Amino acid sequence: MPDLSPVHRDFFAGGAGDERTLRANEAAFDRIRVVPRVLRATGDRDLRITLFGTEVAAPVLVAPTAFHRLAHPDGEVATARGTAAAGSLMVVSMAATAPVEDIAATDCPLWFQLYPQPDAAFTASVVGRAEAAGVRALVVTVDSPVFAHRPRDVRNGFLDLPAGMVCENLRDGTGRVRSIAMDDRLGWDVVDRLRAITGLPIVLKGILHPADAELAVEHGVSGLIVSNHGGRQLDGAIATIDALPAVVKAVGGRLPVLLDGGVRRGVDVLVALALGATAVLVGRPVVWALAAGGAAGVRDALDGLMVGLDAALALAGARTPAELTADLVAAA
Ligand SMILES: Cc1cc2nc3c(=O)[nH]c(=O)nc-3n(C[C@H](O)[C@H](O)[C@H](O)COP(=O)(O)O)c2cc1C
Ligand SMILES: CCCCC(=O)C(=O)O
Repeated sequence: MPDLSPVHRDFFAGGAGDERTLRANEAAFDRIRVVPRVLRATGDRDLRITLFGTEVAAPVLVAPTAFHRLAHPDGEVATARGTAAAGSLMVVSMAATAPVEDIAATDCPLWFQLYPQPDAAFTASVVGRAEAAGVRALVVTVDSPVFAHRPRDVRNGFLDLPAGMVCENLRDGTGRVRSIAMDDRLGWDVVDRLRAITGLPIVLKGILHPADAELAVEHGVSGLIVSNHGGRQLDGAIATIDALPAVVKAVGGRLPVLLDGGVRRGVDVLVALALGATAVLVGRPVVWALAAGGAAGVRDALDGLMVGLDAALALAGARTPAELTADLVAAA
């Protein structure tokens, strides 16, 4: 991978604490097997789904990840080009190193990820800017009241972006770049406050407990992402594919439930969908693809997952994501 320093590679790859949850996300997929159906004439397969009015080629989206210019000089703009070429949708991190307007200029469908800031006026200005750029949903990350201990970054002394690289969407009115604050005073009222300042669909990212899924429905959000932040926040948190069934049950079809964490192959997508997810998002695989091959790399990585999902659907006897049901999976 050209230009990816060991320190930055560790930032992308690493997790919190002893990285048990990081490992658990992938390991949990490895404990689930498919029980395929046969002779179901699956020739007319169609992977497309529609989320909040946006059609995507397949239920495989790009998770919000920080600092893409550490992986590639064109950063998030290249990621968006590759995502658009694959027919998918990108969630732009609040910690993006390119302006949301430049990312939107690629015509890639975008959602914007937000860490609500203690300064409500500043939060509103960031949301307004993203909305003006044309993002189609707001993804509010709720699993990060504090920033977790990440031993690799501490060991490497990774604290700051290199000179000339900043979180471009955190400039305030004076052009000064603010740093992202984690806020351990956030409560459910933040959803109501965001609702008051934007008409965008609000998606909560980082739900693991079914009681929180129920509260999210009561607070009128438009969707949920079952996520443990790729094992980067609470080390020891449940693997996402293990958390999914209870969340899906609590939601009871009232909202789309998405999942991220450890999705590495088409059949992982199939398993998540069979257990009730509407779509999945991928984090690190997109970063590695960006580092290795820029926009074309991102396109190829997403295409690879979609081709793998298409083959898995055929081999499991399904034609569409909607046909995937829980009877198609079993414990390994
Ligand atoms: C390098 C990196 C940076 C991330 N930055 C953010 C972020 O800025 N905001 C956020 O909500 N999640 C962030 N995440 C979490 C991802 O959105 C996602 O939950 C996770 O990467 C999914 O797991 P996976 O990497 O196993 O696919 C980040 C993850 C990684 C690996
Ligand atoms: C302040 C940047 C936060 C990025 C992030 O969420 C992560 O590295 O997981």
